[in-house]
Amino acid sequence: MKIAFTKMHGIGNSYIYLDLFRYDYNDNIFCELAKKIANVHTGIGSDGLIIIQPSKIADCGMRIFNKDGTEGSNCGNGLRCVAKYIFERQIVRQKFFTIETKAGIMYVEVVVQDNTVIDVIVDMGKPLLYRKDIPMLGTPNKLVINELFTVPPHNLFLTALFLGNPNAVFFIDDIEKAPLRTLGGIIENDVRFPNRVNVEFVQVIHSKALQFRVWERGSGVTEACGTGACAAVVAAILNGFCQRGEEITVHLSGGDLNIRWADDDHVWMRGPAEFIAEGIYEFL
Ligand SMILES: N[C@H](CCC[C@H](N)C(=O)O)C(=O)O
Repeated sequence: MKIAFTKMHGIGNSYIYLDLFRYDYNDNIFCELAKKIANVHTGIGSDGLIIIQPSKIADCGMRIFNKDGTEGSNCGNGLRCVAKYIFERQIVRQKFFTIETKAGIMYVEVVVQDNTVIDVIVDMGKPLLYRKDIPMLGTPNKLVINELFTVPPHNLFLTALFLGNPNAVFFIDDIEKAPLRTLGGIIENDVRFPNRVNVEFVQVIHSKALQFRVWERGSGVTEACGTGACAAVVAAILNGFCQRGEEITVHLSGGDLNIRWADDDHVWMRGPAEFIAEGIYEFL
């Protein structure tokens, strides 16, 4: 079967995008397709698959599938790419619009220069801080801030929250020593997280700058994670490292995002999105 695709990235977090405004593909292929297309040796190579589709309640809908075929509920870098795609392809004509995700409706603004989207600003919604909402085992209505989290023989300190997806944030002194590949998969699949978790290691540079590395649920190490970077900013504020209402720059492996947790509880993210390639994939 031939699949028309577009590959895009947001600061190095790359996905294969399918445009369901133009083409009709059956829902039941997405999981298998994500696994195959994301493989760098036998597919195209990406962190997963994103579906751009019509929505009944928003200007557009988005679904995200990780490299292992599991579905996430939101994708920060994906939202910026979808916004660029639908604006530049004239699926929407206005600069403010909405995108439906499994985590709710996101409000988006595109920053345009010479008909090109150079940046996208997204209202990522409100973080959910209770254990039951992350979800994480333990007392349902308690927060998880700087809590001892043992992964033998390591004693780590965890701040966890849901922001579009479940996130586990660990502050460390030296980002170069982040135990991403050694502990990422172990923490992702830890029984304390019934829906698994995205794992973020964060070094505080100063009150307005963070260094960030991620192990994504379902995809492993990636260059960037938008929802994870937003979660890192919320976690940094909950721990007193940064301030609510301030714009904080998060340095990810693939580039920077500017993020602000506003007084009305909404988290705002600003960053770029890029086209890489378009073509036909042979799905066997
Ligand atoms: N890369 C994404 C998140 C993908 C979601 C996924 N890893 C999950 O939680 O299932 C981002 O930019 O927000």
